[in-house]
Amino acid sequence: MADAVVQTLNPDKATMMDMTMADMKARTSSGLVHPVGGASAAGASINARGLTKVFGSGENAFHALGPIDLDIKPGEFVSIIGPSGCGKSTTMLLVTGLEPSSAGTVEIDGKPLTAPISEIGIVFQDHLLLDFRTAINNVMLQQEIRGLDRATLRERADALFARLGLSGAENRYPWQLSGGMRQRVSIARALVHDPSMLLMDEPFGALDAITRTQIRHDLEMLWLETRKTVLFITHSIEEAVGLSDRVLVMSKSPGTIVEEIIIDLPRPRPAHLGEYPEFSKYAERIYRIFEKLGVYKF
Ligand SMILES: Nc1ncnc2c1ncn2[C@@H]1O[C@H](COP(=O)(O)OP(=O)(O)OP(=O)(O)O)[C@@H](O)[C@H]1O
Repeated sequence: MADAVVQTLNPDKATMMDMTMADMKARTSSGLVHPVGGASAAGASINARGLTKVFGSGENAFHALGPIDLDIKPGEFVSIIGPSGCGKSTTMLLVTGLEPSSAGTVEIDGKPLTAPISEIGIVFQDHLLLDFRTAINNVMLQQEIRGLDRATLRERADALFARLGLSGAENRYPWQLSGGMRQRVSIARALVHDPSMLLMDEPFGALDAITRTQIRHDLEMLWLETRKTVLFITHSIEEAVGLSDRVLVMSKSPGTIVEEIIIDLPRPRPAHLGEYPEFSKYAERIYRIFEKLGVYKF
């Protein structure tokens, strides 16, 4: 029943939620005001070699991505930034096994990826919440789909709502929430089942600048607490530098990784990243790469 509901939402993207996973691990209080982690699942490692995607075949073949190599450590926050159409979303689909690669290999926690992985949470630019379910029931969809313990998931959902500033909004419908609140609900839905990886595809792309800055900070704080492995796709240099341990810069289509930038800035990072002189240096470096690649023509 729940599966059918999700499938009507968006056949491609809903498939990513439509997965089963092992029971959540027992957890204890982390001692934080609104603990969401406890003894939660650790972040997974992601290793890819020669990952390539060609859509179609013969005369209609379109080389969309790669080859690329990726080495993401457990608990690392890595962003991929690149021009529109270079293959960022495709990369995300390939490393989760939701889209088969044309060549190359992916290992999650050292194990070859042979089928879509279930221990993930995904947040898209479009919140993909079901309009006829309340905020809390959108999050609890994970419990229904995955057949997890209801009381445990509800406890986790409540903790996530508190951490994400959503307390009091549990029984509101998506259309009664602001855009920022809807994305916060999407983040809660992506984390409530305690996945080892959080994949975010332009999650704040449709939000205003003020909301983006706040939600960036809230995500960073949540990540510092839970240490999930995060693969974050963005067009925003500020967001990539503001959130990441490492930024991978992609070329124009077919995308390859042309540069890796380690972001050595203290955390948590401030609202105004310009406080750090190093921020401008990182940002300038990315602008220069895009200029060199012909992405920007000023
Ligand atoms: N199912 C598909 N069939 C054919 N081509 C596809 C398919 N999915 C994506 N593509 C093409 O592959 C290329 C990479 O797409 P992808 O969505 O990964 O890019 P992106 O970098 O995420 O773009 P954007 O930043 O605009 O979201 C694009 O040219 C796109 O049109």
